[in-house]
Amino acid sequence: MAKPKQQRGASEPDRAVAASTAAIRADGLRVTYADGTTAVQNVTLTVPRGEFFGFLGPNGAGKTTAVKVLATLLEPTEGGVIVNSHDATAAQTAVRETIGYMAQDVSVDEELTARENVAFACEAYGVPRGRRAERIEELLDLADLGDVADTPAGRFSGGMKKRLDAVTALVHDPDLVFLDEPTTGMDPKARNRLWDHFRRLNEAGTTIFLTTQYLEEADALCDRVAVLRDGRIAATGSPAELKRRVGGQILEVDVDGGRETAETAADLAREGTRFGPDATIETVDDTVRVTTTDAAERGTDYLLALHEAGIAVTGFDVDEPTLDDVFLAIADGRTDGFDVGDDGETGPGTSGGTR
Ligand SMILES: Nc1ncnc2c1ncn2[C@@H]1O[C@H](COP(=O)(O)OP(=O)(O)OP(=O)(O)O)[C@@H](O)[C@H]1O
Repeated sequence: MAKPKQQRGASEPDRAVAASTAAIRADGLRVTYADGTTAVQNVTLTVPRGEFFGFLGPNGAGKTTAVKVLATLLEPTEGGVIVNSHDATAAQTAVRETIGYMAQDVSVDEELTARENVAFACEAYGVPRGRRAERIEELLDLADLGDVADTPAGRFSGGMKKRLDAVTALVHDPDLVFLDEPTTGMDPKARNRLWDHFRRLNEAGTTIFLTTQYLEEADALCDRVAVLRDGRIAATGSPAELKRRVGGQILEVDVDGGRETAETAADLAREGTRFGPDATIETVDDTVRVTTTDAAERGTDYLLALHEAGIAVTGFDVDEPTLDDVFLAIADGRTDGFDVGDDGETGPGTSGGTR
């Protein structure tokens, strides 16, 4: 059965509940390495239990550093982290019992079969002997590796090794799993299978904290994302919210009659309040391009107006912005509309209003 998902647009009492059941609460994290490099600064975030959360950012943005702190593998220079109600610095063992961690580099033993790899992880994580056999079969099934359970992992494709690696992080049935760039370097088919695998995990109730540099991946999987830039959270929200904030829809209308007719059609688009004061209207060859928040809704009237003016429309299309556009906006420093609270907080209870 699908787990209940975190509700969007939560009311204040809902937010209080979400905060008390948070899987992760990080407050004012800073990490400065011994050589003086500050990799993470002022990172404050809340991830409710059950959420599929994405941590996006280009190479070197600080994703791995932050995730290591959240997974108790690195102590922050400043700030605190509560994971599954335990303090990540004072109660590392208690935190580790409730989390799984899949590092960027695959850590399966190639000499061992898939089944032996999972069995080894069961021993390492202290899964009770009586439970092991059943757990191993469950996880091999989840990874879609049941048929090759007795094949040495060294003979697997990269995608199969990643799936095996992912389930070895799950032997102790953790509530929360950290996946650090799990699909880097994979072909689309292998990546899609791994995505299915992560979706199944999340639907079974596991909170997932995924770092990725693939916008498409975050878009396909995540309930909510935070975008990291130079160690700081630059934007946060659901992929749909971030795309909406970056600048609306793009309506493209192709007209018959070349550039001159397109200019006349563009003038018609600029008339009165047809597309509102914030619309950008331009022509490219015989195409009129209108960018505004509700271009699709207002476009119908515009097509009628063109028809009445005797301009023949040969085609039209409405494009939504992509997470790529969000990334570009952030890279350009255009983050005003992204609603990150003053303290950098990201989470369902944020006063910055990410929902
Ligand atoms: N052990 C270290 N000592 C000094 N600097 C480090 C160390 N590890 C990482 N850094 C630096 O910290 C910054 C953030 O690195 P980090 O690996 O956290 O980023 P990332 O977003 O995970 O990048 P990638 O996508 O390439 O894995 C980079 O400038 C990196 O060079």
